[in-house]
Amino acid sequence: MIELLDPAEMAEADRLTIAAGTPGIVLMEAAGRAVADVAARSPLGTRIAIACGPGNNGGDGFVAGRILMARGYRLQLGLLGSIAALKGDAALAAAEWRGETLPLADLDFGGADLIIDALFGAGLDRPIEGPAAAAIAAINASKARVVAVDLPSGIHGGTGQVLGVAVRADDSVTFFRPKPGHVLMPGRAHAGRLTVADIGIRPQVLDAIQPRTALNRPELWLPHLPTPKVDGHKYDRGHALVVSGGMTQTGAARLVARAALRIGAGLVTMASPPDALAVHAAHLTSIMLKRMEGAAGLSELLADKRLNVVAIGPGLGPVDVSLPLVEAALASDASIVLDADGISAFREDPDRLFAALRKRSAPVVLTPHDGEFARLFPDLASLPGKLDRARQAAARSGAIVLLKGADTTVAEPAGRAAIADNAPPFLATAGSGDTLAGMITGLLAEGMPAFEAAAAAVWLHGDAGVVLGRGLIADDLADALPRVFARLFV
Ligand SMILES: NC(=O)C1=CN([C@@H]2O[C@H](COP(=O)(O)OP(=O)(O)OC[C@H]3O[C@@H](n4cnc5c(N)ncnc54)[C@H](OP(=O)(O)O)[C@@H]3O)[C@@H](O)[C@H]2O)[C@@H](O)CC1
Ligand SMILES: [K+]
Repeated sequence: MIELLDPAEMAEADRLTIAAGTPGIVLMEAAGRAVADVAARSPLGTRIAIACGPGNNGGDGFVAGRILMARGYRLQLGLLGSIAALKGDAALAAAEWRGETLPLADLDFGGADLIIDALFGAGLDRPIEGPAAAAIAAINASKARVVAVDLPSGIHGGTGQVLGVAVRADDSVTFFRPKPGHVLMPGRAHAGRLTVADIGIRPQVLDAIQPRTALNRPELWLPHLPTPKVDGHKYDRGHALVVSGGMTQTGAARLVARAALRIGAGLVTMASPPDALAVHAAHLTSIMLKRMEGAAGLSELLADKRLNVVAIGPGLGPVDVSLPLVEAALASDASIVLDADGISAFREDPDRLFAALRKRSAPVVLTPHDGEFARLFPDLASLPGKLDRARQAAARSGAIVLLKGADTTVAEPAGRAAIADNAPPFLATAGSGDTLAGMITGLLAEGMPAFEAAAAAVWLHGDAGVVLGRGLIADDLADALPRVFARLFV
């Protein structure tokens, strides 16, 4: 598992390492050397400019400068503030620097081939203004390759948000573990290629820190991915019910159903309003079809306890139709994936949803995009950073919250969260979300724990996008799953 450490957790990792006997300057030396190694992928003769800030991020810059100078690079180093004002390890690192220290404003960014951005890292705590902002504008205007130390300056390590202005880097070199700010947008776009360097912090410090955020990679959920037994039966792999909207909007529910079946549900049944039965009948093959007369009809279907998960929301229709149906689903014992119109149904009264969620024991996964999220959690929508938004929404609602985007974040009420970085831009296409809802549904049907099921579905959905690439449409995504699984289990 790849943990993501926010600035406070990373500071704790440093503190524990130093308390266990490794001096801070030793960590800083290793950090600066790692930066120098990435910079040195550019050949000798490269003109380097190093922009150092007033804290330890700047200290890493001084170390990198010393090492690169010793290797024969031509370089200039500029400092925001004065050497005399540096403290602690940064002061020690600056004392070893034998070159000239220019005022930051005197650095010739335009004449550099490579810029090392060591202005601010984990300690950035307010918007950047003044001379530092001017330096960042000059860095971004230059044609030089940019290597950021720890984080591109201006990106908040915990949220990925830009504080004022931010460096656009080609490479970022971070230490010990990636940070949420490297994965969350727009931080990921600013970070460029990420190198995670070992600077001598032992992974055992994580036992004390207990990080709650991870990169969404298979290691996170693969141990929970159900594997059909040789002597198993389709009834062992769950039975999902997908609730369809009316005659003119049945496609979304079919995308959900097909994805649920493809990913592994034993059986999938489409619950269809009477007027849509003929449309579904003309399309469905391996998916079963049942007639559903309104909310009462849905309750009747769900009296069959073998139906262990309900997917409801995609193409469900306006609130007068959708709200009673969702309430009928919430009153059942089945796990629920609540998406799209099913979420928007509660826009006038989100507390009504939260009250219903509190009464349930089976899990609910909410899968909003930003607009739907703002309908349920208007006060959380403006929080900086998707991670906090998803986490607080999960805590408030008691549901697993999957907040969609290029950096889809899944959070559970107890605080665990996973951020994905594998979705290609082609995945933002009509019906893509319906397929994702179906993938979660299928994994829940198979009995996968809800947080892991949501995280796995996000990754598999993203990888289906990678496999298909440009030209994909949502109809293809579920059918790409066999190839996705083949790649996963090579
Ligand atoms: N700890 C360790 O052992 C190791 C840490 N390492 C490195 O240390 C980095 C963290 O160092 P850090 O904590 O000193 O913070 P850093 O990012 O340099 O910035 C703080 C300085 O900036 C200032 N400042 C903040 N915002 C500002 C703004 N908007 N505009 C202007 N000023 C602003 C703030 O000033 P103040 O708030 O006091 O005015 C303070 O002086 C980390 O990213 C990694 O690179 C590695 O060497 C490995 C070992
Ligand atoms: K930086």
